[in-house]
Amino acid sequence: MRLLKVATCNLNQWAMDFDCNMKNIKESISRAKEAGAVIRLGPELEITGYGCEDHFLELDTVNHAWDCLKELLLGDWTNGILCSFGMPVIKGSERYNCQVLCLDRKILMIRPKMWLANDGNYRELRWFTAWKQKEHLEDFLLPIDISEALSQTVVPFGYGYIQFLDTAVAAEVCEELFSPMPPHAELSLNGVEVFMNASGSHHQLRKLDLRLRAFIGATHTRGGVYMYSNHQGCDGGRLYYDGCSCIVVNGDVVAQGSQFSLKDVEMAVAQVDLDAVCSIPVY
Ligand SMILES: NC(=O)CC[C@H](N)C(=O)O
Repeated sequence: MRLLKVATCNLNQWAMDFDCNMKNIKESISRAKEAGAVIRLGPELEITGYGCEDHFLELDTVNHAWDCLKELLLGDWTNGILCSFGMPVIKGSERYNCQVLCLDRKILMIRPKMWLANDGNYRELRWFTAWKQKEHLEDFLLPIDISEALSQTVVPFGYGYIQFLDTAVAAEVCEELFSPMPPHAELSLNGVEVFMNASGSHHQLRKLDLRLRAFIGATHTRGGVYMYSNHQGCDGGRLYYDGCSCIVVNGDVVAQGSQFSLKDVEMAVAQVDLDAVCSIPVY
């Protein structure tokens, strides 16, 4: 049996409140570690808060996010646990909405969002560029102070997955799951068994049902562990994010956080058997 313990969370982040957001992020990592998890997933743009709106256009917002990431990487937070942190990253002259995957005080890869949310209440195209170069990973040169502090200069940037000795893990950023060509389909054919979806999804009547159907659909035929993390509560804007972070294995929901809690940090943890993923019967 290949047993893996994974942790995801609902975080009550606030736009531009870096101190509060860091406190919640650290608490979620501590609790994931206490539970024995080796993967910790947080929500989309968790370091800055999801609803920073035009503050995303200010360089300072992105620089502060790097300072926070540096603090997390210089401490022992990422020791022995793969962490996905949500933050904006500027590459060239474009700003991307990213999941930054870190382990053992190093950045393993930066995964920019490929399908941005731009309908209903979402206006991500105003602040971010969608990553379209699917064919290859590019080198991303870390900002000088980060690179000096971490003794790491270059990070793979783009669409891909991380191959560990016993399994492969990939990010799928929120809206991508609901796109006409969700990356998880192709990734699972490449052997990815664990998907980490960092999300910023506000409450809307019956939307939870749509989400659950998407997680179940993503894993019930090919097999897979689908981790979903969401914000919970308000964040300074006009939306209420309704949590419900969860873990789905081969089409079954095995852990789920609450929808309307007032807690700042809520964890959903599960021990999963990866052998059950690769041996799912083909119908
Ligand atoms: N942040 C997003 O990508 C939002 C995606 C999707 N529309 C949702 O509400 O869940």
